[in-house]
Amino acid sequence: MQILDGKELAKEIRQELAAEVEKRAAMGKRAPHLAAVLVGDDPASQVYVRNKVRSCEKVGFRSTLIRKGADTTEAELLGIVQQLNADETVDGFIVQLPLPGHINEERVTLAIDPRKDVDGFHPANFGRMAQGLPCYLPATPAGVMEMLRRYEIETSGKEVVVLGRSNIVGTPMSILLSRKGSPGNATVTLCHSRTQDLAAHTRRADILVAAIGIPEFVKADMVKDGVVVIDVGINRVDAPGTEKGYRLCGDVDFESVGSKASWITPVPGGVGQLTVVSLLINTLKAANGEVFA
Ligand SMILES: NC(=O)C1=CN([C@@H]2O[C@H](COP(=O)(O)OP(=O)(O)OC[C@H]3O[C@@H](n4cnc5c(N)ncnc54)[C@H](OP(=O)(O)O)[C@@H]3O)[C@@H](O)[C@H]2O)C=CC1
Ligand SMILES: Nc1nc(=O)c2c([nH]1)NC[C@@H]1CN(c3ccc(C(=O)N[C@@H](CCC(=O)O)C(=O)O)cc3)C=[N+]21
Repeated sequence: MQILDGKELAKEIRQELAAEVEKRAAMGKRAPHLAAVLVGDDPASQVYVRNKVRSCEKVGFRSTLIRKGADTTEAELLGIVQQLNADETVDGFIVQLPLPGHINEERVTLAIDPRKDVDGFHPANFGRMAQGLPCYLPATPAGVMEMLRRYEIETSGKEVVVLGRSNIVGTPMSILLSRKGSPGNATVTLCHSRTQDLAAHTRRADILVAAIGIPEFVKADMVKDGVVVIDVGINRVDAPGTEKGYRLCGDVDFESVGSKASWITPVPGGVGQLTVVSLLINTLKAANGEVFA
């Protein structure tokens, strides 16, 4: 079993991004600027947003964090989105999900100017992705594609099974891997909670992508020998006696599945690391005006 090391790869990509920032500076261009809006006090979201801000610092990007209380109204949030849309010093921004229950996530996503939608969640970007046009790719699937590319994992003609069909992970993942290109050209099966005999599908997978949000759901008897495992899940499970009181685990039982796998991503230190750098890659593209000319 070999590890797909997200942490190491993220470091490598950050160095490349830092070099791009230098290049821009030499041409008299300012640092790329990412803004993030965090509403409420979801503990996991706080960690993710902090990681994004920290990553910006590491590569020399400018970042702005806008924190709002859980009682923020939808109208207020839409006002912030409009301000960020209009702010020429901001190249791209994200509104961290999930939002508090009284705010309609769809309405907020639709309000973001697609040219600044570095999450790639706006239907304009999603549609362009599906058609293979220039777009901001959603960060997590983009990170997985980058990982497959850099580790030279062959996907062409392979059986890929994706678990989970969310708009931000499973569905775009299935589209990107089935599209023409490298990585790509795979034969993709998309499974979800209504799938019958899930294990019959997963056992056929050459590459298994798990994004369902159930701790250690995928067990050794559900995969074949030599499978490549991309574990997108990030789950907090109670761990009494530890400093934090919880530990992180993926949607895959790392120990048992790892012993059958050829390659596997750890959690943490896997896909999550690349999600953050993919957001930076999109922000650089936004600053360079590469996507929407
Ligand atoms: N590493 C990273 O950067 C990121 C990690 N994540 C993590 O990935 C996981 C998935 O998140 P997200 O994509 O938002 O997913 P959602 O929570 O939005 O959706 C879960 C998906 O899994 C499916 N599902 C649920 N139970 C089962 C089951 N028993 N068998 C088969 N399919 C099932 C659901 O099916 P149905 O549609 O039928 O309900 C749904 O499509 C979470 O752990 C999340 O924390 C998320 C984003 C980024
Ligand atoms: N608008 C929006 N955009 C997102 O991109 C978005 C979102 N909302 N909501 C939630 C998911 C999840 N997500 C992660 C970000 C960082 C890590 C990350 O840094 N993970 C580290 C450590 C995590 C930890 O220590 O808790 C790792 O896996 O090694 C993971 C997951 C972005 N998401």
